[in-house]
Amino acid sequence: MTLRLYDSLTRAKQPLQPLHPGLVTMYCCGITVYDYCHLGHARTCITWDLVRRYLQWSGYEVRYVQNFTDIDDKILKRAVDESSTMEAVSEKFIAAYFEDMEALGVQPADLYPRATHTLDGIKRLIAELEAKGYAYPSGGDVYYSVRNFDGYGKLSGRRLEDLQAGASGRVTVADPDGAQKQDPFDFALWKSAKPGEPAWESPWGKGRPGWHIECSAMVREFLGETIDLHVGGNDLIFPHHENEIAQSEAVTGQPLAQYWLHNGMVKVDGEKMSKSLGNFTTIRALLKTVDPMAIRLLVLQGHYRKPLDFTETAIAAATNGWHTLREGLQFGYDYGGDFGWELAFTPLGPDANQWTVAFQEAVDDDFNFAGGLAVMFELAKHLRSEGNKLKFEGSTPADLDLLQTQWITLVSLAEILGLSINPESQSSNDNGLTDGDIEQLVAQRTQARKDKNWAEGDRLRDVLQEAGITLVDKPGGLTEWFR
Ligand SMILES: Nc1ncnc2c1ncn2[C@@H]1O[C@H](COP(=O)(O)OP(=O)(O)OP(=O)(O)O)[C@@H](O)[C@H]1O
Ligand SMILES: [Zn+2]
Repeated sequence: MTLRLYDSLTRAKQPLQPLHPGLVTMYCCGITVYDYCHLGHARTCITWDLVRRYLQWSGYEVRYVQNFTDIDDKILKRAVDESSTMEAVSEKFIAAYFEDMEALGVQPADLYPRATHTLDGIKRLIAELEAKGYAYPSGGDVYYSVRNFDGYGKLSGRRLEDLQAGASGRVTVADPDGAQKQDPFDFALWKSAKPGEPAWESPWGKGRPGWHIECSAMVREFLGETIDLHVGGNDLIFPHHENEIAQSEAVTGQPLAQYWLHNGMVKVDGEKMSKSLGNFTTIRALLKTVDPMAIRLLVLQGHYRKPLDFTETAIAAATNGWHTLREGLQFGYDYGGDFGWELAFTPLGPDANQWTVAFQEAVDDDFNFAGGLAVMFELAKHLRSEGNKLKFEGSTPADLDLLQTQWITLVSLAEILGLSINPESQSSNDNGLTDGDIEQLVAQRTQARKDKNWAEGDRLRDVLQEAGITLVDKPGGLTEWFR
């Protein structure tokens, strides 16, 4: 089977052919560390965590680098507001980032370079751009000359002629002193020091790097001149990734990345969730009421390239979905001991059985994780219903070897997606009935009453009552239940 992924540059699905067989190099534009991360950042980080885990499961070694932008106007502003320093603000939010990501089950990158640690590489790149005629100094700043790079606009599909001044907030905000530029779309590679701001020595005078150049420098320093996957949110396509291409490719003459992958935005009422707009919900606030695995599921259930609407309903649906999966995952821990199953096993690989193959077929098509999840839900629902038979009827006619394979498959697939349960704390035997158990018992009781088997109906009511569930029979044979 071949993994095909949608490349934003060629605007088509392409088969994955890494530069070095068996190894995938991957760079993700990380966070500007001036505030707590919100659900939008969670989506981006979880998405690329899933891709990385899936590539590993498919047999690739993955070298994954994600940066921290720790030099930025917004960090400086926060430092001023808090009477703090840029370093202190960055450290605080980098620490918070790691806490949030650990809670969400995002595996750490192999390397987290920071702008402040990459200044030599940044200065080297700017000097090379200048030597090759792509950059010019102006009043202590250094600008990239977009008109000198033929391919400018190839990623975003924007042609320079069509671009109008002020089309992107980030161009004007980042480069306020447009008067010094030869062209309005030239962007700053180096900014001269302003009084009181952190600054570093350079051949162009004291100053600090622009935002775009740090990624070009980090990719080159830590992964090489051409990488396999360059990934990030689709809000970065223009100008950030367009500028990364212009910087890197002008110097190396090589493609910066073999494939450009972009995830869609988390939206609130149709607008991008963002720190700047103030319409955000932080990961830590969300985790007070929502299971981190439900957040992963929220991300998994939609296609990574599509927008994801953040609503109560979406969170509730993801939570329900997680409960179903969790009950399926719990099966072996609840009953495997009785059947003599070995609960510690080596997770299954891609071609192990029909379910892993179906999962792989779905996800190989441009990371269609929702398609892979469908396979898992089928397994989880089946295991849940077998569990109910065991719990309430004492036995199941199902083939136990097959059940074991299905359970191992579900656990293995869940592991690829970073979905895990804590069998101890989630044991439905120890902690009463799960929602699925209750639904099942209520349905059995309804059937018993329809069959006029009152004794069985009463017995089931007692089982539920003992577990602290109250039943309310409504007209028309419906029964509502409350914990
Ligand atoms: N609403 C969102 N949905 C998905 N990804 C997002 C969202 N907002 C930011 N990201 C992604 O998070 C990563 C880090 O973003 P960064 O720290 O630059 O945030 P930002 O876009 O400046 O945030 P904000 O707009 O909230 O200030 C980028 O890859 C970006 O694409
Ligand atoms: Zn970047």
